[in-house]
Amino acid sequence: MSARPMLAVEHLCLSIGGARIIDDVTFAVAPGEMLGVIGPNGAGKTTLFNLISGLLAPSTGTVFLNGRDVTAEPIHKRARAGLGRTFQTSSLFTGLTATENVRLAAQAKLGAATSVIRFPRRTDVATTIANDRLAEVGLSHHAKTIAGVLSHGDKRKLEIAMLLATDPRVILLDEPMAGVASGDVHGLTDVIRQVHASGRTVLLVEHHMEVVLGLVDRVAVMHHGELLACDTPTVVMADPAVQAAYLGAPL
Ligand SMILES: Nc1ncnc2c1ncn2[C@@H]1O[C@H](COP(=O)(O)OP(=O)(O)OP(=O)(O)O)[C@@H](O)[C@H]1O
Repeated sequence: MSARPMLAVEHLCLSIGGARIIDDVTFAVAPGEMLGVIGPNGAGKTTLFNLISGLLAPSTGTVFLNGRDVTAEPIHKRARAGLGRTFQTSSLFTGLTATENVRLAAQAKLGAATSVIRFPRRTDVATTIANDRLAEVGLSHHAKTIAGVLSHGDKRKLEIAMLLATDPRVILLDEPMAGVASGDVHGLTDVIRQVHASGRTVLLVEHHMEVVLGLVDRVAVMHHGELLACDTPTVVMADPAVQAAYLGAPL
């Protein structure tokens, strides 16, 4: 990797009650790269995201963001430094409109009072950001729709719009296709592709193998807390150890 990595983890370990949940994981992600993170259930993918985002502290090892050691920094400091993530479970305000949800995220980033009570002027910076981000994920037509009634696919797009409103440089997407109807997978995949194409660095945990392999530059394969492989989809798919991790099933 020639350029300085945008994100790197070195010898990351997490032990809980004697169990090694994350076991000496090292990899780096280049600026603008999209890295898929795959692995069987319980492999440690979400835990890895929790360590990178600061939700969990590693037992040992280091997390670097754009060359800076952020291992000891809390979530909000890493977020301020440009790290953003979505979760497997929805983080929307289901009683608010799509615009209001994204405005709150934008306001949080801008440091403004997070109030949706006041009526925003058209020139309101947060509203402008909200409109732009909704357009970016293809949800402008749902701007005034209450988030709770959106389809799962559109809820995921809205979560991504909220994330983009905080202007992250590195984005961790944790199973964005979870619960999304098969008819919505294609549209959501396009949104993620667009987010990446705009130059952002993306880490994608996803079980939907077709989606991962069709999107990412490289794939990291987790198994029992270890990093089994980290390479291009073609190389990883041909790796016997990866095949074995999936119980011999073709990927
Ligand atoms: N706080 C915790 N205490 C004990 N064990 C935990 C804790 N958090 C995670 N684990 C265990 O660590 C392992 C990895 O969990 P993790 O959720 O990171 O896996 P995953 O690869 O994201 O799985 P999935 O694909 O099912 O979401 C699992 O065996 C899980 O039970």
